[in-house]
Amino acid sequence: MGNYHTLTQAEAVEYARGIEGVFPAGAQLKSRKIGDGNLNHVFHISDPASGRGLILKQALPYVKVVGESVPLTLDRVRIESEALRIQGELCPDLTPKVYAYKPDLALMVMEDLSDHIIMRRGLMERGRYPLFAGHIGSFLARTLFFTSDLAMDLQEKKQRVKAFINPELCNITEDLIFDAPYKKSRMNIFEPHIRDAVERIWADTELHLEVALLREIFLTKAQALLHGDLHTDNIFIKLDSTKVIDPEFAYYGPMGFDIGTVIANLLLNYSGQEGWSTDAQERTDYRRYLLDTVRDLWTQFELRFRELWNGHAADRMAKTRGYQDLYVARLLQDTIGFAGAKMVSRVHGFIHVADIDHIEDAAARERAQRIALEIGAALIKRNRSARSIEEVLEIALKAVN
Ligand SMILES: Nc1ncnc2c1ncn2[C@@H]1O[C@H](COP(=O)(O)OP(=O)(O)O)[C@@H](O)[C@H]1O
Ligand SMILES: CSC[C@H]1O[C@H](OP(=O)(O)O)[C@H](O)[C@@H]1O
Repeated sequence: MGNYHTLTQAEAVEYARGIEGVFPAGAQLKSRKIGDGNLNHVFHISDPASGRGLILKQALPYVKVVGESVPLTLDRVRIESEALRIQGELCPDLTPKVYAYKPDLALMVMEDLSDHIIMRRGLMERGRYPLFAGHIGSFLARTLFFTSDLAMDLQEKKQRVKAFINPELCNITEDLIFDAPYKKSRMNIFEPHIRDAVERIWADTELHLEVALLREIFLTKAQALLHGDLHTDNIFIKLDSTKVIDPEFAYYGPMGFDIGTVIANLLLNYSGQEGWSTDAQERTDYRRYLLDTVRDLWTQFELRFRELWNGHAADRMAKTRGYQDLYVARLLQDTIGFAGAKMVSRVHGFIHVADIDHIEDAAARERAQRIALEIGAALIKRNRSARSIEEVLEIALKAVN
């Protein structure tokens, strides 16, 4: 990485200009730094005259939201660009095109998706996306199935596991999702009004056992190449299109972690509805939409995953009678547990979600935080006995009634 330095805006513009076939010769390019991610520098380079744009993403050698005191590997750009390449081959319509990857600068250049909006914002504005469940169900089914032992040559899969060893980013997840939220820690950030609920979580040994088991699955189950961070800030959306970005946390892990992360973020928005409308009917309607999306997402995922299994499984053992049903049943359980763990961590952990934190009214914000903690903890406790996605909906409904 001898050549590495953080790009200036002017360098970003010149680098973008060099990408062939995007900007007309002599274009007056503009550069804007996008600051909403936690880890990296992102430049939006655009030509107002032609309406064309590009995104340059450069990793910093440390965690941006914390600062230089917490170093972080630049290798994450290799992981991200390689994961995007694989996901792009499997789901070309659901991923951004990658135009260049420059390892010496820890830099990636990709398609500008500014005609979409970040899904978290879309949900906070109570947008409805009828194609989303099918799109994300398909993304999950294809990326998880085709990178698993079910579909790959077993030796090639092991090589993939090796290429995607991502210890430093996995360590962030291990600490922030599976550890700090369950103990008194400097990594936890929360408002005093929910201290009683947080202390109950710190003292809940039944919950801790389930989290320890989920953490073990996260640490050891090299089932498929995960996106690794599939929250709604990493999904761009518009009515007829869904794009998944930012797989820098990609590694070989349990499929349920990706599915659970999407569900958790829908349910965090569900909890946040407490603050977004004073009209009870409006809240109920939007919550209904979110729960329908949770159900549809799982149903669409399961349908496609089973179709892929029946049509494309390469592993001889995959045809063993009863195996598919047990595999999918355990996958649902993992999904539900991980969804709960993600929810809990985003309420009083180090990183929160705008769906809840941006609620202005303190009493409504507190209600939303308590709802999210209640749903999250209940999902974690239910994980090993869950049989149906309907149980998630029942838990979510109970928390607001
Ligand atoms: N392909 C893209 N098109 C348009 N905007 C993008 C694109 N990729 C990232 N962004 C913008 O940059 C922000 C940060 O990008 P992200 O990849 O999530 O960075 P980080 O890894 O630091 O979280 C996104 O929230 C979005 O606003
Ligand atoms: C200290 S990083 C915390 C948090 O940030 C990542 O999100 P993103 O890269 O999409 O901004 C990831 O969710 C980590 O848990």
